[in-house]
Amino acid sequence: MPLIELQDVAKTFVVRRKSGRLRRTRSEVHAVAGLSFAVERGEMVGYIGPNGAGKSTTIKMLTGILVPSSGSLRVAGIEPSRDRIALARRIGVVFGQRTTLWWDLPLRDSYGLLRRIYKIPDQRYAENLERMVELLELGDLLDVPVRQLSLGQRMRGDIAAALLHDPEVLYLDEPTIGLDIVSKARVRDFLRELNTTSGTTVLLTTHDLTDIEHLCKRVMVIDHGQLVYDGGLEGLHELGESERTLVVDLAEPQGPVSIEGARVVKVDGPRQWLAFPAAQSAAPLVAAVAERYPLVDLSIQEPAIEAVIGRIYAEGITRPTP
Ligand SMILES: Nc1ncnc2c1ncn2[C@@H]1O[C@H](COP(=O)(O)OP(=O)(O)OP(=O)(O)O)[C@@H](O)[C@H]1O
Repeated sequence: MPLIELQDVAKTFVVRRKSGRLRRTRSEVHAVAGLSFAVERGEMVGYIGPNGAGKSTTIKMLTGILVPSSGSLRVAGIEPSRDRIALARRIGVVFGQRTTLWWDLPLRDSYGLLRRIYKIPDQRYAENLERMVELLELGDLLDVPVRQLSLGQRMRGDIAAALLHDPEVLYLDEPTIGLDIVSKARVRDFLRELNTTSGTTVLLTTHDLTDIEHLCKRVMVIDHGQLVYDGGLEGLHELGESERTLVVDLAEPQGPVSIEGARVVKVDGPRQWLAFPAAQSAAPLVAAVAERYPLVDLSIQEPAIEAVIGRIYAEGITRPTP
């Protein structure tokens, strides 16, 4: 049985706005509209989409904060909105934009409170805390009040807090937002380690696609409340019709070369950039250039995932998901 399962889930908000002195108009926002997917135990899945796509609404339904308007939804066999307390013991949540820790308390005291809230047995608590302190390098920070922590330190503190009770599922909402490169790498390394060694299932929402590239084999893209893609990152390149670039250095500067299956997008002295479909092999192009032109050197640039996703968002490309 999948650990997370949604079937035809919808969430509609009713919005009432003033339109005149006494009149109010009523409109509906279909934040999530017929969403179905399943996540198996141990998977680490990226959940992405443009602003307002319905990501937070999905996560809120998965934690039981919001009740779906229709459809069925189960996490670890529990219907979230019916049994939030039982579910809370099985899931961990990290919101990058706000902390779940007590602002004026040192981390150690916040953890002590969580231990009581979740009724974590002594030995398990001690073991988990030790592991978190080691992996997230929290040793020197345990006695510092949360408000004095840097953003990266606070995020590590929040991640530890979400995991002290050994949840089976971890929802991460923008866990690397605002972090510097080193802190981002630290958080990503930890998540990878957690997923491999503890088998924790992770659903990761982020606008930083590098997070997804580093961590997730599977990515789900949501737009206008519907799933527009569910699969590997490679498939996204196909869907976004992305291009790779063959960069050739010729012996001398010359006008744009003419090669079938590629188009010259830039010329700079003897260097030329040839774009071709990402799914196509570069070998025939290289052979064709070498045969007809004095080729000195070459390299291939992979498409930036940002560009691919940007195109998918902008053009609203939809394809039925398998
Ligand atoms: N409580 C609410 N009342 C009315 N509309 C809402 C409410 N919460 C969300 N919405 C609307 O539902 C849609 C989906 O919002 P949601 O916050 O789920 O998007 P998101 O994908 O998380 O966006 P972002 O990347 O900006 O966080 C938006 O149009 C939003 O304005």
